[in-house]
Formats: sequence, structure tokens, C-alpha cells
Amino acid sequence: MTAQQPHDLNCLTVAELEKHAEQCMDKQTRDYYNEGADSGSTLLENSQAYSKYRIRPRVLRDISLIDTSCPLFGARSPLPMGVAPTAMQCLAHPDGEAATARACREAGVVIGLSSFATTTLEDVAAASGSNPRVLQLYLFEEREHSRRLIQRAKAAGYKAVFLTVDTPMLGRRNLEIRNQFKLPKPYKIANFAEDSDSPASKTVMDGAASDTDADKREGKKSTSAPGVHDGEKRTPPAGPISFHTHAPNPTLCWDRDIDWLRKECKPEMEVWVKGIATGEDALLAVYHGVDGIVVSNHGGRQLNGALATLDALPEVVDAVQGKIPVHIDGGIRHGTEIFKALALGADFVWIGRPVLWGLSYKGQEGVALCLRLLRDEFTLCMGLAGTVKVPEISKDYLVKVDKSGFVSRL
Ligand SMILES: Cc1cc2nc3c(=O)[nH]c(=O)nc-3n(C[C@H](O)[C@H](O)[C@H](O)COP(=O)(O)O)c2cc1C
Ligand SMILES: CCCCC(=O)C(=O)O
Repeated sequence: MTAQQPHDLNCLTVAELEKHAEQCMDKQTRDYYNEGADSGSTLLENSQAYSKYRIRPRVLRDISLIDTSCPLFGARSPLPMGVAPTAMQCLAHPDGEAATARACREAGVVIGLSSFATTTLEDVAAASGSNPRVLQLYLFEEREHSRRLIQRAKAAGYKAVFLTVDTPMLGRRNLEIRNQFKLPKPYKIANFAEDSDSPASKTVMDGAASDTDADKREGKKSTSAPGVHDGEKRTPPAGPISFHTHAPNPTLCWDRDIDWLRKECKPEMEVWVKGIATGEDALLAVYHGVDGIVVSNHGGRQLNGALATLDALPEVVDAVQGKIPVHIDGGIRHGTEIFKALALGADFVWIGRPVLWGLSYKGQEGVALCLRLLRDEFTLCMGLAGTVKVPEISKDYLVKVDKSGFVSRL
């Protein structure tokens, strides 16, 4: 990714990228990617939260040399921005996660790979070369699947495991239900294709109609669903691995699971938790020895009515007091918003849907475009605000504007 790259005159903003992507995706994919849980108010507020803050630019500061780099996993990242893990990218483009990985490599931007990717973690590692990658983990009740995945990630040079902690149950996504979402042929939930050798597994892995998913959505009896305690012993979900059945794990808890994960991952890989939204849980994360946290509400796809991530960020930053890095995702659509998140104390941001829009627009080239737009906007914002190094970005550069237009310093 070079600064001299010519503009795509049809697409100069992430908002335009979203419009193009709408034309490129089929309805099932568009609905799955873009929707939030329930009414979608948290999805909306994740973005709107950024407009409550305005930037206080400083001038006459010689900003001729701007350094956008920051520390990440013991090395330096050229930008305080990575690609968030999002499932099933082959829905956006046949090249899927491999295309995203190649664009990330070109830009030097870290890629987060979903457990529920349509490309194996080994193929993504090959497409990444020496570029950093992290594996997002859904820790299954059936530990062996997760243990194998962790070992494979270690062998393939992943820097960290990001345990998603905001999915003890699956959020209610009505469009997904109405569309009877299923992964079309020939795509597979690639990382688990080999784990599923029963005939029943095969149908789901091959992308055929997923009765299991439909049953789960319709509330038919499942061993994994939490509910009123009826005295029966829980048994982990059996059969084909699909995200409806296996990703939500209602048994996850701090003591047993975080300690287990640290033992499995370390020292080769760091252990992070993704989906922290309160100061209390941030403190628990520090207590349990995780290497970092991501303030996230899963892009508004889990608990609707939860606080926008930018609004949750200050209490998390206060609680952590610099002991571990604090990252954030959700609703970031412009480089100035990266600046605002950093000014409020985040060390790094992750970008979800805009990357999927880029991928559906033009595959690898579209992801590269998305990363370039955000990079250029962020660099411009740093310069126009009078900052030349990422650590200089602080709350001194922001004010908050309330509903009546009253402006207050932070
Ligand atoms: C289509 C889609 C699939 C996602 N899949 C995963 C996933 O597999 N694991 C995960 O932890 N988060 C997943 N996420 C959440 C993202 O990692 C991230 O938290 C969110 O997209 C950030 O919000 P943004 O899309 O507004 O940038 C997904 C999000 C979307 C939109
Ligand atoms: C738990 C579902 C797996 C994919 C995902 O995380 C999402 O669609 O948001």
C-alpha cells in the first residue's frame, strides 16, 4: 500500500463503499453482514456515538513528518488499526479470507481470522506470509475441537487468540431467521471440516440445507441451549459444527476457562478477550492474566440495548489503568473516528463490516481500498489536529457536545 495509489473515483469514502457493496451482495449475505440484533439500536448507536465528540485541532506545530505506527504483539504496526474477525467471508467474494489476508499483508495491517471462516487458518497464514494474524476463538463446550484449533494456530504462527466472550447465547437476528440463513455450496466452515466426519456433519459442512440450524432457531430441543434448570445433566452439543449450535457456549466462565486457555496458548500465543463492555469485567480480565482486551459488543449483533462501545470505553480504560492494552471495535467508518477512539484511551481499533464491503466490492483490491481510505483519513486527521505521533493523541484533542449543543472539555 503506497501513498501514491490512485483514487478509485467511484469510491472515495467508506460510505460509498457500503453503497457499492449493497449492489454486489445477494440479499441473504447483505442481511447477514449488515444487520444488528433485535431493533438494531446498538448497531446504530455504535456509529452515532462518534458524533458526540468533536476534535480540538492545534496549529503551527510542524506536522511534516507523521508517524502513524504503534506497538502490537511485541512489534510495531504501521497503523493503530486491524481487521476484525468476521465469519464466512466467501459469501462476500469467492476469494474470501485469503483475499482479505493478502490485502492486509500488502498494507501491513493485522488480520483477525474468525473460527467460523470459510478458509482454513493454514491457508490464511500462507496468504499472510510474515504479516501478523490472530485467531478469534469460540471456545466450544467440547474442548477437543478448540484444543486442536489452538494447536494448529500455534503451528501456523498466529500471534494471539482472541476469545469471544459476548456470545454465551446467540443474539436474536431477525433477518437471519427470516431468510433461513445457510452457507451455500460449495463453501465450508473450513477450520472444522475435518472434525466432522459423521454423515450428519457432512451435510452442514458441504453447505447443504442445515436442518440443525433451522431446528435451533425454531427452539427445538438442543442439548446446548441454556434454560430453566430441569435437573438433567447438560451434555455438550453433538453432531455437525455450525455456528448456531457450537459458537454460543453458555458455560463459559472466568475461573475455569480463561485459566485453561492461558495454559493451552502460552507462551507462543497471547490470550485476549473480545467483548468486554464494563469496568468490572475489565478488572477481572486483568486479574485473570489476559494479555489484552477488546471493548466490543460484536458490532451490535448480540445484546441489543447494550451501550455503544465508544461510550463504554472510558470506564474500561479507567479500570485497566494501563496494565494491559485496550482495543475497541464497533461503528468505525472514518479515520477521524479512529482518532476519537484513541483520544478516549483506546490503544488500537478493529474494523468489521467496512472490510466485508470492500471484499464484496472488489475482492482483495476492495479490501485494500477500504484500508487505504481509513489510513489516509486517519493520517490527515492526525496532521490537521496537530499531532505527529500516536501516543500524543489524548483527550485534550476532544470535546463532547451534548444534545442541546453544549460543549464540554473532557
Ligand atoms: C458478518 C459478521 C460476522 C462476524 N463474525 C464474527 C466472528 O465470527 N467472531 C467474532 O468474534 N466476531 C464476529 N463479528 C464481530 C466483529 O468481530 C466485530 O466485533 C464487529 O464487526 C465490529 O463492528 P463493525 O462491524 O461495526 O466494525 C462479526 C461481525 C459481522 C458483521
Ligand atoms: C456466533 C456466530 C458466529 C458468527 C458471528 O460471530 C456473527 O455472525 O456475528
